[in-house]
Amino acid sequence: MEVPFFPTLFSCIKDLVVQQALFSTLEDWLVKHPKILKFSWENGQTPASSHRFLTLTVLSYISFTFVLSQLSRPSLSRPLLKSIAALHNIFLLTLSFIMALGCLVSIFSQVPNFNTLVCFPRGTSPSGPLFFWAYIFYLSKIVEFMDTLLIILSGSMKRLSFLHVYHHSMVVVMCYICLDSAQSSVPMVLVTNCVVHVVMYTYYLLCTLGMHPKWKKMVTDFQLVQFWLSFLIMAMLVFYHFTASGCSGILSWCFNAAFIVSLLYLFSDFHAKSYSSNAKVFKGN
Ligand SMILES: CC(C)(COP(=O)(O)OP(=O)(O)OC[C@H]1O[C@@H](n2cnc3c(N)ncnc32)[C@H](O)[C@@H]1OP(=O)(O)O)[C@@H](O)C(=O)NCCC(=O)NCCSC(=O)CC(=O)O
Repeated sequence: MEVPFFPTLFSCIKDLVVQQALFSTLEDWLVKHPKILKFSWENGQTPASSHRFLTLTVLSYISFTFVLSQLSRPSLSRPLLKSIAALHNIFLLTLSFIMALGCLVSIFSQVPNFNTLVCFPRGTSPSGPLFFWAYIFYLSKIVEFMDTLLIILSGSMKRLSFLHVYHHSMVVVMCYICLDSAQSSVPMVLVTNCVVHVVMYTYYLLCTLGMHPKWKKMVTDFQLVQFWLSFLIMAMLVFYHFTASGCSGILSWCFNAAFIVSLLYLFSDFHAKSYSSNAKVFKGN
């Protein structure tokens, strides 16, 4: 049984994309490179793949964040802090772009149809190009811890919110679980999040350069759309799971679904507090 519309749309886009001359060049670089093609996530063998690594990383992040936020901060000069932030933002926006492109090219090169994209067959192993990009995505979430350090060093402690620390710590856990269970929704969630992060890190970069873009609200709107889209993808996964012969990683689906719902709640709250007319009146006073 199929969800109408999406499979046809996927085939049309795929047919169009693979005909482009640029596609085979990108495929050679981002899919067929031996390191990418032969990638395999092996728990405890692949760097950063053990449960112990995950636990220590997340606990260290939370502890350091708590301790550093309580200590008197080292006084970094503002230009130095801005330079570090600019480099960090350029790095993450470039990496997010490459990950989105790598994963999209892998989808069109390796995934035969929409059903498989949303629902990997049961027993799929986390190997090959799609999981290579999921692995880089997981590592990039650890690099994103630097956002927290930048907030602490800048001394704007009100930005060190529950939303920020919760998001940064749990997203690493989510990526780990997705890799370890070869979760079906990985490619689409990855592409969506990387596209949003290209926009978000461009916003942060412009802030660092002293331009505070007027489109901040659009970035938050875009993030909210992303969570609704992720929710739709998760719903399709369940649909295919129960109407076909089952999807890979269905157990870890519960964790992802709960995490996405919590982010929807927290970001809607952030949106209401930052952009509602009451918030504007409050800021204006
Ligand atoms: C528009 C947002 C992206 C960011 O909202 P904020 O209120 O944090 O933004 P802001 O306008 O205060 O940010 C501008 C300030 O950030 C500084 N800044 C620059 N680079 C930064 C970086 N990489 N991380 C954190 N802060 C940074 C700038 O120098 C500037 O400081 P100055 O003003 O001093 O010049 C929003 O939608 C949002 O996500 N809010 C939640 C808070 C959060 O932590 N979000 C990021 C991770 S969540 C995420 O990533 C979700 C997802 O997956 O999509």
